Amino acid sequence: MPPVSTPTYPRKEVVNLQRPSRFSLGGVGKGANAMQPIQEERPMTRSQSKVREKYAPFAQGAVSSNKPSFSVQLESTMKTSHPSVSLLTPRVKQHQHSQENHHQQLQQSLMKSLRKTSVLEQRKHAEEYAQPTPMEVDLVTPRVRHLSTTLLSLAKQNEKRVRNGDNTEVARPSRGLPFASGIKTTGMASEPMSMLKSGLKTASLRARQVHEDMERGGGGSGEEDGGVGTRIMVYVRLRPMSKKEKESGARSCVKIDNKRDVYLTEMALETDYLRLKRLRGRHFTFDAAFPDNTSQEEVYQTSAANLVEAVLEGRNASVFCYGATGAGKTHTMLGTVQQLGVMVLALKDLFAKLKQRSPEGEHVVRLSYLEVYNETVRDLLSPGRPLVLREDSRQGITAAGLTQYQAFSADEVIELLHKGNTNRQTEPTRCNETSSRSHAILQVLVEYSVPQEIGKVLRVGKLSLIDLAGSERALATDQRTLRSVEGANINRSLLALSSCINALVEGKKHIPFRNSKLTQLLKDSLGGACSTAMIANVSPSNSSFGETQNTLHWAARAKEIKTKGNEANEEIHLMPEDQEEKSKLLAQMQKENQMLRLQIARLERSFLANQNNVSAATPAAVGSMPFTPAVPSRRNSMDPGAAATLDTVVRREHKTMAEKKIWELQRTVELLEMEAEKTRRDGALREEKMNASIMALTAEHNLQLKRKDEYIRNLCNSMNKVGSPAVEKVVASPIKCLEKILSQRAKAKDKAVSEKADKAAAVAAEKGSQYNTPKGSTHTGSRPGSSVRATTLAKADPKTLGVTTRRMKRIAQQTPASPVAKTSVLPRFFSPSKAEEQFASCKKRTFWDITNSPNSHMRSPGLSNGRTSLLRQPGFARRKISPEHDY
Ligand SMILES: Nc1ncnc2c1ncn2[C@@H]1O[C@H](COP(=O)(O)OP(=O)(O)OP(=O)(O)O)[C@@H](O)[C@H]1O
Repeated sequence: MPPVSTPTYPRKEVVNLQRPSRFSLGGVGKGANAMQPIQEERPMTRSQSKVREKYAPFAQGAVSSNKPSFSVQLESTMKTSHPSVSLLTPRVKQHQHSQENHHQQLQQSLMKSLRKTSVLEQRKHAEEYAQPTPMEVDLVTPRVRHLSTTLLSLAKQNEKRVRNGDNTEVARPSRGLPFASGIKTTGMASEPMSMLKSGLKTASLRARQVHEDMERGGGGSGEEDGGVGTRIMVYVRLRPMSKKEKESGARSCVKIDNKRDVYLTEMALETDYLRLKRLRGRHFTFDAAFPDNTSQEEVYQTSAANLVEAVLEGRNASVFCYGATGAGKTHTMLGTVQQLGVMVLALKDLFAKLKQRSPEGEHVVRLSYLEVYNETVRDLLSPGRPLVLREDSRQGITAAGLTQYQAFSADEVIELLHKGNTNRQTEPTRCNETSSRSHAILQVLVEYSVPQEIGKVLRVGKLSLIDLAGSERALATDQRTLRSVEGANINRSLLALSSCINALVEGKKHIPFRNSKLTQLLKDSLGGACSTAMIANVSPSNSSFGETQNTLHWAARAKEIKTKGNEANEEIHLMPEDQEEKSKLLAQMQKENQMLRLQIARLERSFLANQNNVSAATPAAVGSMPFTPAVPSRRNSMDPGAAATLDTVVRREHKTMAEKKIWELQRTVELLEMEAEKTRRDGALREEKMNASIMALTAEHNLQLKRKDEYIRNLCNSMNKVGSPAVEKVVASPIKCLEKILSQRAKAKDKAVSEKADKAAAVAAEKGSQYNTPKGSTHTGSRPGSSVRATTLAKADPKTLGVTTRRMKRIAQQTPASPVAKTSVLPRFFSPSKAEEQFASCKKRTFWDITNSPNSHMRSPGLSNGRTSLLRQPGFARRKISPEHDY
């Protein structure tokens, strides 16, 4: 087996006018075009040299096949197209062997000749040059090809104009931005740009096709290109045996051979080759395998350095570590202060290379760091609420609200990384003292411009560095704790990752990326336009045999995953050639600017007119909103082409507005849902609390009822024994109340009576009449008996109270047999209000009623002094009185 050498990348120039999405995970520049010829100043890869060998005869002009070489084709075409081209032919020949000059000459001659040729000739030229031969792919710069394709589209347009009777022609004054001279510019300000774009698109499609053809033919595959290709590069790293493992008598079960073969044996010895041979079934081959003594630097250089290079070329790249818990993933990705990991080394390298490529500092590096913990996405640089993942066609998967920090140096990045790691969920488990309980993803977005001869090239690349949490057995960690919940979530997400790997390898149509947050975030790294490296970490210990086998199995599977062509995200800002052209271009640009301003103003007016409709529309309604053309009066006066362009622009703007509105509405709905969920949760919590307090109160109430019952029972029992001190005590208190009330009322009544009597006396004195007491005489004021009775009641307290007490005792003696009386009668008996009520009902019968009643003979001998006894009142007097009673 040949040793693995660090692969090299061809430098590729690609034109892409569509700015890539900046914040997606590896999903930058979907659909970006690519022309990937191989430049000569760089060392060729094996695939390139194969192509070169294949087409060498053509390159040298030797006629080994019927097809002429590209240069011969070009020359002959030029000769036939215009006589002036022949003057250039010697120059082309002269620089035939110097590739760089050759390309320049080709381009210049092509431009000059096309400038002077007729429309039909232009078309002929362009058509010829837009058909690249395999040789062209190798030798012609993308600029020549893109210009030829652009010219083809220009020629087609001119032809159309001529057919339509329009005599204006598309001129091509410089090698820079093509523009239309003499074309009516009303409403056509964006035409040059759109023409250029359409040209580039065609070129891009063609280039992509050629690139794919090359790949199919075996040249330029990811494997041979050193990782910036179409399949995931998989590396395996074996960690040293830990002290704990050594102490427990564990033995190594992994053997690495040839720096890429991994043998898994249950009890392998270093020298046990026979056994190794027998266990060929457990032999895996990877892009590289690192034995336990491999340094961090070596791991980085082999696995990730190429990807940093790719990012600087404007591509997307990602590196992720995979393996069981404690296998060394975090050590590989983060490392320690003495042994910096891949993340840190990559960032250092990135800044160093960026400084070389963009010495003027025209670069921006943005950084974000997130984790997936228990199926929630969190921002590690500014922790807060969980983030929501969103997917759109332009940006791919994004975490809404993720903070992006701009970093200016590697040290700053390392500081941010450190800050993020302090916020990361790390807990000790039985397997690992510093076990990561979450998947962490560091995204670095690089944007920089490089001055080149044709203008400035803006490149945007993205690097995702992922440290996955390790899969683990429930028994290996802690059971029935938070750790086990975390472990279950980690395993679930890794299982989802395995299903995605399976589906990708089997080429299924549906890949279940949505099964977990992790796979959603890794979508572009696994199946998108991204160069990806996977580092599978394994433990050497035979106690982890199962986990190691599992890891190696999935790593071997991942090797088969094909990713989409990862094209560079580049934008070329072309520069004019000389002063005259510059001023022309400037004038043109200013004109264009003015037109665009007018257009914007018009569009703004039309948007304002439609705004009400848009804002009132629901998402569904917005989607189906009818298109209202903007300012029809102006459009009517326009050239039909310009009107169409304007219509397209307005339509696009409408669509964008509608999409924005839909997005906003979706966000509002999401927020409302979240709010509703929160309220629901709060409500449930409150209800729970209320239920708990109700239960407590009910228990308390029941307890009190029990006590009360007990008390009543006791009291009723004790009341059976009349005269006991307890009964006396219970009886005394309501009586005291009664006594108080009675005395107060009597006082009040006496006062009123005496006042009335005084008044009557005064009146009588005045009249000089006599007051007669006999029957039929006139009474003034109240009845004299009432005041006497009240006074008697108040004064004869001891006696009255004695009677009441005795009566109560008697009632109590009669009641205890009844179960009702046992529990609830007592309070009613002794209620002062009841006694008062009784008293009130007594009052209803007057003194005269009593004395004139049929029972009036039952006058107590003790009350012969004219005072009325209470016994005369109903309820008392009607009872038959036995002689032993003292009343
Ligand atoms: N290549 C290595 N050289 C020296 N020590 C290593 C190496 N790889 C791992 N270790 C040590 O092994 C232990 C476990 O490693 P690490 O924390 O990186 O595992 P992990 O795979 O990230 O685990 P988890 O998934 O639980 O986070 C650490 O103490 C680490 O220092």
